[in-house]
Amino acid sequence: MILTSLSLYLYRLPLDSFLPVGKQRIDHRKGLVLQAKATADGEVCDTEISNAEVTDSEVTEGEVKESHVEIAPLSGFDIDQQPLSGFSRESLDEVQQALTVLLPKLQNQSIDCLLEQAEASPYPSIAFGLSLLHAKLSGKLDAVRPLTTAVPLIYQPTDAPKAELIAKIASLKPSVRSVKVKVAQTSMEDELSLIYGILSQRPDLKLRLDANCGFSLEQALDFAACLPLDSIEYIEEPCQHPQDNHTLYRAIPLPYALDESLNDPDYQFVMHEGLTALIIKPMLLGSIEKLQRLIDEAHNHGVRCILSSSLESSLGINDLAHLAAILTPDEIPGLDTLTAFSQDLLVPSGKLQCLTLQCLTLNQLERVASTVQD
Ligand SMILES: O=C(O)CCC(=O)c1ccccc1C(=O)O
Ligand SMILES: [Mg+2]
Repeated sequence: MILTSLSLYLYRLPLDSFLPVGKQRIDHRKGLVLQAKATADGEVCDTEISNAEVTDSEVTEGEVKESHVEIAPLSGFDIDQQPLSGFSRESLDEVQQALTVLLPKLQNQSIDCLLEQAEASPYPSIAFGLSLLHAKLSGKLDAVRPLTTAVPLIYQPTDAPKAELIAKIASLKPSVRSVKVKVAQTSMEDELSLIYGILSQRPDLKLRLDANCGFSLEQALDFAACLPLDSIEYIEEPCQHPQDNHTLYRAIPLPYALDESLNDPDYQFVMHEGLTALIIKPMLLGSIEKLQRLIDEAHNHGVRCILSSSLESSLGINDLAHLAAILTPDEIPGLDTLTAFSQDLLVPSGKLQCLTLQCLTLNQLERVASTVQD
């Protein structure tokens, strides 16, 4: 297949309530939508075609396949104008500039160039986006049906009363098996009472706790000692210093998962006692091929892999749900982050408004048009 058109759009979506990014909070999300059109043989393209080989049989001659992907590094500023730290290292501006240079070079090339450029990019968000675009244009995501079950995300936004959290638990469908609860955010007393409160309402639930590296070893030991261990699936990143996770596990057999640790560009999988899961956020890690290698390595050591949201819009979350069905078919991904979004983007998820490309700012080959919503 040959790429006949590539366009880049900028979105900015206000959030109805704050979303947690570790200990920080955001009130809007910004990112890019990359739109690509490809044909089986490039015949409908009005410029000269390079001699790239056409190997794909999914699209018949002359037919145009159009796909969209979200590229949204998790960087920028929180509600207090502090830079988000610990997630994407690249800024949205850097990504936008790199793509503005790259996209004209991909014009009239085989879609396989997307994979080469994905591997070559220093930015994980671009690597993921280009490899996802390749997968979508090749029809690989069409073949799967994602799970409809979710792992609801429970957190105490600074502005929401406890009664709202209790109502959220009460409204969970009986089919929900696990919930994810943010900890190391407020006081240990409050968080333990939230955990026991959830379990008193729904004793059958398993909890995935997430401390976002928020505890010192001493705090983690104190907290873990008070937990109902039989009801805890794992705790994500319990300790400020990841090397303390092993000490914690030896003292109290609470399985743990790694999340932020994987964002280190030098992260290499190493098996440790107590390590039970990797939380895989594709937008922060890179190409699908890289994700697949990490998942294979973890699975070889009996470690679970849970695909998770980097707070993408409905477009990105829908693709992650499909990708999870392919890469981690036995796990329920952590994608319950759309509730706070005021609008959907290209893919409806049930919101009143679903933005189309026409609502966004176009940035194509230095050309800027249209107006931005907000
Ligand atoms: O993992 C999930 O279930 C939802 C996603 C999530 O919690 C998250 C999203 C963006 C940044 C950090 C985190 C986190 O795991 O703390
Ligand atoms: Mg986490």
